[in-house]
Amino acid sequence: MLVYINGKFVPEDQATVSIFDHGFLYGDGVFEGIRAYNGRVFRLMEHVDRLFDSAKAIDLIPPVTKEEMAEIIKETLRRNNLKNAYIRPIISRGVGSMGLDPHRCEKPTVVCAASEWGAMYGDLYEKGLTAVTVCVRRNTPDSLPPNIKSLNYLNNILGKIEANYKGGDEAIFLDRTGKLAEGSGDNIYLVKNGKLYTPPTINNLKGITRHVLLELLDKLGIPYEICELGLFDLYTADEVMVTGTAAEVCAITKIDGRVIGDGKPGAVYRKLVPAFQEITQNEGDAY
Ligand SMILES: Cc1ncc(COP(=O)(O)O)c(CNc2cccc(C(=O)O)c2)c1O
Repeated sequence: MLVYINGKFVPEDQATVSIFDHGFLYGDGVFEGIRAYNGRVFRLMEHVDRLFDSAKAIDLIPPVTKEEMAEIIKETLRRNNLKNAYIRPIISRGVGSMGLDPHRCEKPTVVCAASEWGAMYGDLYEKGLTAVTVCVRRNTPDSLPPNIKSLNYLNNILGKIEANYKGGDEAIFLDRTGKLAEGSGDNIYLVKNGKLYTPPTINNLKGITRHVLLELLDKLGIPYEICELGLFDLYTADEVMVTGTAAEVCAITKIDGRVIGDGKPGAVYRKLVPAFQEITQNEGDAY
């Protein structure tokens, strides 16, 4: 695989960054997770916009324009002859002497890697995921805003570790006030009496797949509401599902031992999945 690093494409076994890169030393940087389907990058500019918003939020000025970043992503796919792929663009603070101050770094590092990626949860799309709520709380908006897709994913990973030990396929985060936030790497939704509910994005990532799902709900005439939700809403839901670029759209059929609805992926989910597949298979920037 060829990897883009600071203006050059190098073979993956030579794809290295300095240990003095503050992305490595302190997690000081931002990234995106993007998919290409059938030779088209899905919602490319939405992802690039969010990458640059994340950079802005940490006062990091990317050394490339948005258009240049989009072209790097497409060129990475072309060089690796990938038609269906997961793409990982990263912009870190760059190399600098040890010490937190970003002023120590002269120039941000830009990386882009891509690889074949199929269905993240395999046959669980049919059966539904088993999820557990975790004690780890999602980052608060006044500490490390969950809207920043930063290289600081330890909050998410701690949740994942807890879910692994508890036997969950996915972790469900609450925030500091006990309100529903999201999964470890995906946004979360519940359905009750034919209406879908999802939390506002103050305590979760502004998911691009979430945005696509809300568009599809409008198109399919399925009512939805963005509102604060809690454990009770989760446990008593008729359906629960998660979305993400990696996860796509996946039902959750058991949470903390409670069977959700009848224990099978529900009617709203079964309407959304084909609609999501249709849009991902036919929309996007060709490269
Ligand atoms: C915390 C979080 N919340 C929601 C999403 C979904 O956002 P999008 O619909 O824009 O993709 C994400 C993104 N999902 C994500 C990011 C990085 C890695 C992995 C992984 O599972 O390996 C998953 C995420 O990391």
